[in-house]
Amino acid sequence: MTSAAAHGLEVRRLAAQLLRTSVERRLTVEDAISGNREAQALELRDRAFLSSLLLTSFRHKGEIDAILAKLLDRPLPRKSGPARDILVLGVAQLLFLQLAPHAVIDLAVRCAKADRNALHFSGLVNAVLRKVAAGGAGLREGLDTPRLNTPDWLWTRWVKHYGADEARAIAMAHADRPGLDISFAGGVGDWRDVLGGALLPNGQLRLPAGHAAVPELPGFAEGSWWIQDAAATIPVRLLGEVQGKTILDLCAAPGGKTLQLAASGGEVTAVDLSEARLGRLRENLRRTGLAATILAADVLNPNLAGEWDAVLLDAPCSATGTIRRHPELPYLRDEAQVRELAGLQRRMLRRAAALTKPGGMLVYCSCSLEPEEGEMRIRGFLADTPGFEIVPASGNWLPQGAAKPEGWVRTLPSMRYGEAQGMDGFFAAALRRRA
Ligand SMILES: C[S@@+](CC[C@H](N)C(=O)[O-])C[C@H]1O[C@@H](n2cnc3c(N)ncnc32)[C@H](O)[C@@H]1O
Repeated sequence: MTSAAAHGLEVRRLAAQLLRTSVERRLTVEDAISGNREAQALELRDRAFLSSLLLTSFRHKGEIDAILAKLLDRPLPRKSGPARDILVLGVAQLLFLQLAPHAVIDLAVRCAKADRNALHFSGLVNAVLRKVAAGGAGLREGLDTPRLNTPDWLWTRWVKHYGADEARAIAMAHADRPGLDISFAGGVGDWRDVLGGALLPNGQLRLPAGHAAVPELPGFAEGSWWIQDAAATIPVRLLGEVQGKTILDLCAAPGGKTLQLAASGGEVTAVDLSEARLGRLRENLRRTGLAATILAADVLNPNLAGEWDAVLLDAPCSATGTIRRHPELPYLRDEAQVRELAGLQRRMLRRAAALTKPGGMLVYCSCSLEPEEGEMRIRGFLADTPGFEIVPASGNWLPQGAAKPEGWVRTLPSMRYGEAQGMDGFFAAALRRRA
């Protein structure tokens, strides 16, 4: 075997292993890769390919399962080791990454032969993947792909809360790899000439999917910009003018919103529980030359005291608004987690309110599509907390249809933004504490 083929085999072997680890241990693809020593030892390019194999397999999981069900006489037995994951990865490469069939099938068969349980299924792997290569895109005809690629628990929720048409539009938006949204501390300036991409109504640039690796893009290493989904820029803007004000950024890491606040002239205190994630926030501040005070603390700890002109709470959530970027999430989360997180968000919001000065602003946000983590949170808060009122969101920089009559903002992955299509699903509400 050539050294390129040996590398290719190693990446596929790891992909089959991590596909399973990710679901079994409920780890995002990013965390599964960063927690695996062999994956970390790969060259940057191989690691990027590994990530693409996993993300593509999860993005199209429902339709891949349906295609395999058609081609297999019966489900593979439990003792077939990674054989099924090898097949899933094979279909992903043949139908969605359009890789050369000969190499895909050869490496899949080698991968099966290298495992003592999957070994007995290497002939089956060969036969099934040959059929997939021969059938090509025709195998997808007639499949209801948005429905298949959305697990029941999420489909039912979205139909209930957004209606059948919008649920379908959301699921369709998840089929595409998202672009890269870039924020600039001092405005976009000449960066469009350098980076290309589309100018968004909020002054960001959006590069299409398939751009170069982020560290290799001009201006990244020098700290001229940072990455932030267009929807994620909304909560800070809802705080209004922050120049010279004291801002408490709760649940701040890795710091997209901290950078945005610091770049707008706020005196920011950034709080997060996770030292590891705060390390990324520190690195982001260092790279961009922006300043914030960093505090490693639990938002729920009563020792965190004081009063700030403005408080931002970007609560931990199910993150179902980010499925375009993290297509594995539907298979790692469940309803019980949504309920548990909603309870945590309720307690955090109460703490955040106590830390807001009379007359000050409080913004609550979450990157979730689930109403328990957004609309219901704020309805409950307003009912329990008489000293706060909602400040209705407005501005022509908001995506069309995102500002709701209740005064809050709801974005969906299916929304257009200026000339661009799609954004993360976010909820954000601005509240004022009465003086
Ligand atoms: C949605 S992420 C924050 C994203 C961040 N605001 C940004 O813009 O980059 C939620 C964060 O909440 C933090 N977190 C979770 N529970 C916490 C707690 N009890 N106290 C403080 N931070 C917490 C997590 O470590 C995570 O970094």
